[in-house]
Amino acid sequence: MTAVAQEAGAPFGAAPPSGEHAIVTRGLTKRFRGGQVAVDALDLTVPRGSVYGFLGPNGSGKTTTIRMMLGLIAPTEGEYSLLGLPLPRALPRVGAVVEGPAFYPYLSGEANLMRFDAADPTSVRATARKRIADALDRVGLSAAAGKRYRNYSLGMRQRLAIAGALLGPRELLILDEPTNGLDPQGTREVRALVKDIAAGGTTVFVSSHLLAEVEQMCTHAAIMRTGRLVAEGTIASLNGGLATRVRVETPDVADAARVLGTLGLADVRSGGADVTAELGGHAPERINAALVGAGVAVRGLAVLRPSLEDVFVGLTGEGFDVDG
Ligand SMILES: Nc1ncnc2c1ncn2[C@@H]1O[C@H](COP(=O)(O)OP(=O)(O)OP(=O)(O)O)[C@@H](O)[C@H]1O
Repeated sequence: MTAVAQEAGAPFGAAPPSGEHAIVTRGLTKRFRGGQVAVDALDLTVPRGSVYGFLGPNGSGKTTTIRMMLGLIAPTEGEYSLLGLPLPRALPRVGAVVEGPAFYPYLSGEANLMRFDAADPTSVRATARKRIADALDRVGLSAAAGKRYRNYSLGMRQRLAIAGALLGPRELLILDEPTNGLDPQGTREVRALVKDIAAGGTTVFVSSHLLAEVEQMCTHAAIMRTGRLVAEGTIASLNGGLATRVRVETPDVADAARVLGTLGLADVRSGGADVTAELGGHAPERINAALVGAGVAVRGLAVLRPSLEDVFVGLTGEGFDVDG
């Protein structure tokens, strides 16, 4: 875990005017020595109150973006604001977990948070115990507060890291791949915690390379590819750009296609053992009744809702390769 600190000499983001946005970046760019452009003219707009999924395959620039937002590395170009403020003023209201947590295995969760809090020059000593108890409660670790860190499960370790980011009142929480490396149980715990924190009014900006995770957990998403923004919006609007389709599995492909056409479904496509078409406003049960009524042997009928993966493939013409 990296404490949020201003890198010496890093330029503070200018602040594009924004009270209603938790994060705004404009033209944010990072070119590393050697010329590699890790983040390329990124324009993000993160509404307050959202759970905003920052989605992209490995190496697409997510961590670099987050590190710039937190002042851990300096942008090459561009500007940004957090909570409508330039960086140093915003930081006390922002919690973050970037990189793996560095906790002492032989200390309890509570003792680790005491040390962590003591390392923050802005924190108020007199309130430390109460703030730590509150943070442990918020992440569901009150009962395990006195247990040694090395005996924590993976999910508990990540929840402790998040508690470390919640030691003061936060309006924005930034999490870099918080479920990475977790087992299924830990993943469920962290996803539930993110939703819970967001329900309390904190905006959560969370990076992930998992499409399904972002679809389940987030209200909004940005999709990155090789340092560039491919799409941004609410999950519904991103998915809404693509049509929901119906697929009929049948040996009577030609007849099924004819019936779908007669019903007025658009973009009817026949395969070897199925027919698909845009569902439009049609009710699947009526489509089924019409097919059966016309003597088509229906082996299966499915409604195919577009996923973020379909959005990514549609926009880039490539598969979403998490190793890429
Ligand atoms: N300090 C650095 N010097 C040079 N190149 C870097 C540096 N840090 C990152 N990169 C490169 O920038 C690109 C983006 O990396 P970044 O870590 O931001 O991606 P990511 O989307 O967070 O992926 P991952 O989840 O794998 O960390 C990669 O090609 C990476 O190799």
